[in-house]
This record gives sequence, C-alpha cells and structure tokens, in this order.
Amino acid sequence: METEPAVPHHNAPAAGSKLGVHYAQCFGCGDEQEAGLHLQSTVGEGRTVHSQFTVTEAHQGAPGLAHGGLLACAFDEALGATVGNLLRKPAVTGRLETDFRRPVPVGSILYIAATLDGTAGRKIYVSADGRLDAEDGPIAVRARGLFVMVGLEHFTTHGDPEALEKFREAARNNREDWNINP
Ligand SMILES: CCCCCCCCCC(=O)SCCNC(=O)CCNC(=O)[C@H](O)C(C)(C)COP(=O)(O)OP(=O)(O)OC[C@H]1O[C@@H](n2cnc3c(N)ncnc32)[C@H](O)[C@@H]1OP(=O)(O)O
Repeated sequence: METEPAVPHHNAPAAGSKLGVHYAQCFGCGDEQEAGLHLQSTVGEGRTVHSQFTVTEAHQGAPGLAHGGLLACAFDEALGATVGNLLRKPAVTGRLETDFRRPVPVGSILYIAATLDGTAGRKIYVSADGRLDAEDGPIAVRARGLFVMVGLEHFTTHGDPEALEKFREAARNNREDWNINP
C-alpha cells in the first residue's frame, strides 16, 4: 500500500494551541500521576506538535540519568498526541523505534518536535527528535512510530470502560468537537 501525505483533520487545533491532558491518569501527560512525565504539548506549523518535559529523580535509570524506557514513553506520548490531535482519530502505537544519541541528565528539559509523516490505510507514520534544554539544543533521542487506527471498541473491549468515560470527559472539556470515532 502506498504511503500518502498525512492531512490534518479540518477541526485539528490551530498552530499555537496548547494541548490539554487527554487522560488524568496517563503516565505521559496526566496531572494525577505524581511521578509521571507531565508532558506539555503545543501544535506547531504544518503537521507538527512540540512537546516538552522536565526529567526528574523519579525518571532515573542510572544515577542522575533518565531511564531509556522512560524516554521511549515520552516519545510514545508525544507521537500519540501528534497523531490524536492532528488526525482526530483513535489510534494506538503498533511500533516504536528509538535511537538514544546522548545521555539525558536529571534536571534537563527534553524538547520533542514530532511530525506526521504519512498514512497508508489504517497505518500512520510519525517521527520526532528530542533535543536537550532548548528547541535548537543537541539531539539526544530520535524516534519513529507506527500508529494503527482503531475503533472505539479497542478501548471498551480491552480497557476499563469507566476510565474510558473519564477520557471522553477530558476530551469534551478540551475540545467539544473531538471526534472519537474513526
Ligand atoms: C489525544 C490522544 C493522545 C493519546 C496519546 C497516547 C500515547 C500512548 C499511545 C499508546 O501507548 S497505545 C498503547 C500501546 N499499544 C498497544 O497496546 C497496541 C497493541 N496492539 C494492538 O492492539 C494491535 O496489534 C493493533 C491494533 C496495533 C493492530 O491490530 P489489528 O488487528 O487492528 O490490525 P493488523 O494486525 O491487521 O494491522 C493493521 C496494519 O498495521 C500493520 N502493523 C500492525 N502492527 C505492526 C507493527 N508492530 N509493525 C509493523 N506493522 C504493523 C499490519 O501489518 C497491517 O498492515 P497492512 O494494512 O499493510 O496489512
């Protein structure tokens, strides 16, 4: 199947829009996860979303350094926020590839710039660079993701329906026109 350019949904938030928490219990962005990443995202120009988070002591692998799996989590969240908010269709991570290029110390801020690269049927290709301490800082991590569009039954069948209602409530509060159905 040929890959096509990803076209943002006509109701996708405009460049400059800050994206809210999509689910309070989400480890990536939730405000009810004390040790979570508290990733904050803003829509950029074109098909991009800019996210950032501060690496804390709760995020360590080696002493004083971020855990690689946790950095992968940050990219999963940043790429997922890009897919979800720009395409406004439910999708889940099918594949996530990460290149760790530099250590990421506790106290640093990781700036993640993600771009929708294309779609092919239900598949969505997205990639991101994570830079240290500034939007133009040195690249510490790069990631590529494949997300797969799913129906709402993915979450009702495999997840917690009550939690899903919380998710939908948060989505309604963030943007009333969120279209959760693919
Ligand atoms: C505003 C919202 C913000 C949200 C942010 C959230 C960020 C966090 C996102 C996540 O972490 S989601 C949780 C982690 N992911 C999962 O739990 C997904 C678990 N996997 C599944 O449920 C299924 O495997 C999946 C839905 C991904 C695919 O199963 P399906 O049966 O629906 O589809 P299928 O297996 O036929 O695959 C569809 C296409 O994707 C391709 N595909 C699926 N998984 C792949 C893979 N891993 N690598 C390469 N290709 C893959 C597959 O080959 C196929 O390609 P073709 O259409 O060309 O044939």
